[in-house]
Amino acid sequence: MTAQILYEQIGRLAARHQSTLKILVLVTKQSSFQAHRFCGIRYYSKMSVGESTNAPLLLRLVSEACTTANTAGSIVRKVLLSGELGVVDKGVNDLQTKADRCAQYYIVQRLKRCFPKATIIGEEGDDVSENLEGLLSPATTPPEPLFPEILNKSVPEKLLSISEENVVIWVDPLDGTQEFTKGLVGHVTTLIGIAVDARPVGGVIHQPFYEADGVKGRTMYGIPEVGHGGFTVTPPPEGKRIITTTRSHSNQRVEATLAALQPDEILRVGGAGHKAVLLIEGRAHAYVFASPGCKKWDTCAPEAVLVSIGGILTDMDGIPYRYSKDVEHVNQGGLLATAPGVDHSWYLKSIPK
Ligand SMILES: Nc1ncnc2c1ncn2[C@@H]1O[C@H](COP(=O)(O)O)[C@@H](O)[C@H]1OP(=O)(O)O
Ligand SMILES: [Mg+2]
Repeated sequence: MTAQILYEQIGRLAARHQSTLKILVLVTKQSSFQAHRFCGIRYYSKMSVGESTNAPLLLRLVSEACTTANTAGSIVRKVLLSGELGVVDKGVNDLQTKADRCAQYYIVQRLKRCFPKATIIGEEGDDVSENLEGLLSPATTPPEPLFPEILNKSVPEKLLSISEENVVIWVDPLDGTQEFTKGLVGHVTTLIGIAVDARPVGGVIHQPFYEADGVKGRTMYGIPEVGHGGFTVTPPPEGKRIITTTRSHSNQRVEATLAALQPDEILRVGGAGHKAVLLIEGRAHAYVFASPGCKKWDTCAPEAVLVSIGGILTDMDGIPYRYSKDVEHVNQGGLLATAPGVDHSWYLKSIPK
């Protein structure tokens, strides 16, 4: 019996016995599956990659983060479709919706189950607890990893000895919330950044509203010194300077800095994840935001993905951010990120002090 048939049988069995709360663990020669209650609803999954393979921890973390972000994206889409956004203002110009809360709850619960000793820090705090009834289904929680090839990558010696206790996972369940509430859904991303010894070692950027060939959502990952996937790197155009920056959090200093850099074009879009995607796809040379505002969960995943393809992300003085569990959440020094092949130091030199 193949793993897929087994999986389908578990689904049918559990659907017929809605009232029973049983844990079924079926072990085949190839895979282990479990049907269990998760966040109050029944769902089925391959036992977490944390348990089921001998691949290095770094690869298991990134693999699980990809699959988790992909499902979180389907939650974000379903909340939007429901029409009930449940918007809450957390501060000045800082919104939270039901989609942020539900996606964070799903991501944190799932990653905690897979990597119980890791520290997980989510934008929406530790108290988020949501009923995910109706937001998850076997179709949105497929049992196989999204990118099976990740688990077979080779990892440099120094990244083989990572222990789970030293891992900090930074979660932004819905980056670009302002834009989400205004219907600019293309600016939205789900970000999962993985840090060890205060530096990003893996990152996942998921775009819930990207659609190609009938498939909803796009997941991109990057593992510095190991590889990347889910996208094709495109260099930005030569002989031009295109800068991307905030759409909804600008101020005088942000504008003065942009003016000093004399760009040919400024792309004002929402979300740190979305702006990182513009760099990855060669649509902008640099992401410049000369102000505090972005937090560690906004930049950890983008930095890992950018570095994995030769890009750079620092504060406005060229100092890399640190992502240890006790670090201040706000990126006080602003944000300067450059696409692969772009001279980061030129921007540092040209930015007025
Ligand atoms: N002043 C601010 N207050 C709250 N969040 C901010 C602020 N500036 C930036 N951010 C966060 O950084 C991301 C990138 O900024 P921007 O879109 O302005 O370029 C935003 O999507 C937002 O994340 P989030 O949407 O997850 O709250
Ligand atoms: Mg954010």
